[in-house]
Amino acid sequence: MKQAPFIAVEGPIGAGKTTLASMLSTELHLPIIKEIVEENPFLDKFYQNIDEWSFQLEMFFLCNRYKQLEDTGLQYIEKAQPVISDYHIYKNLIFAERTLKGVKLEKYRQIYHLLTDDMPKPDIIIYIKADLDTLLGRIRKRARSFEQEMDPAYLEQLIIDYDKGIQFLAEQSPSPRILTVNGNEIDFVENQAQFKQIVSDVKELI
Ligand SMILES: Nc1ncnc2c1ncn2[C@@H]1O[C@H](COP(=O)(O)OP(=O)(O)OP(=O)(O)O)[C@@H](O)[C@H]1O
Ligand SMILES: Nc1nc(=O)c2ncn([C@H]3C[C@H](O)[C@@H](CO)O3)c2[nH]1
Repeated sequence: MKQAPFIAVEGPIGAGKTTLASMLSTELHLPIIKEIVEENPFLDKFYQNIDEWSFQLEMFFLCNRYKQLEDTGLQYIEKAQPVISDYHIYKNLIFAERTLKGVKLEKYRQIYHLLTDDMPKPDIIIYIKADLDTLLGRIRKRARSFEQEMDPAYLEQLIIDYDKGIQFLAEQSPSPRILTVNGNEIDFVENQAQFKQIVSDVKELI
């Protein structure tokens, strides 16, 4: 290893971020940072009425991820120890740009930049791309109750937003190394050879 990597796994809802990050954490003996889902008091309400609950939800995610990133910096990055996370902090902005409008979006942007601009950023991103049918299938299979009524148009838009967001990150300086995984065709859950190929691709980036 040249330098202790900070790896983030990203992709739209249900792409397999937590699954792949957990598998890589075990395989590569990396500590894992996972986003908080079950204790989120706004997700249920948000999916029932996005306009009404988006600001509370986005702020909740931002505050939680800020705290996790702060801890990650202290526990791993500053000690030059490798770590893998099932999200990139930039996902906050990807979602907020879609769910917020007007003054709230403007205020959110300012708070986002204030909190995160000077925080450590992942130097490796594993981007799982998948199309709408694949994601809807996985969301159905996972069966979280609050996600079952999700508007497919919202998810379809997020797929596009994610492509633009990852492209934006790729253009940053210093630019992260990005490994794109085809989540439609690569079944890293059931197919051991396909998972091993991802492991080998990740090792080349480290
Ligand atoms: N490549 C894959 N092949 C088959 N099943 C998969 C694959 N990736 C994920 N799954 C399944 O899809 C479901 C969603 O995966 P997971 O929870 O890891 O997604 P996520 O991207 O972390 O979701 P979220 O955006 O909600 O945090 C799980 O049931 C998982 O087992
Ligand atoms: N609006 C919004 N903003 C976020 O930053 C965000 N991060 C995750 N999610 C949703 C996707 C899954 O349903 C569920 C678990 O990932 O939470 C988000 N929703």
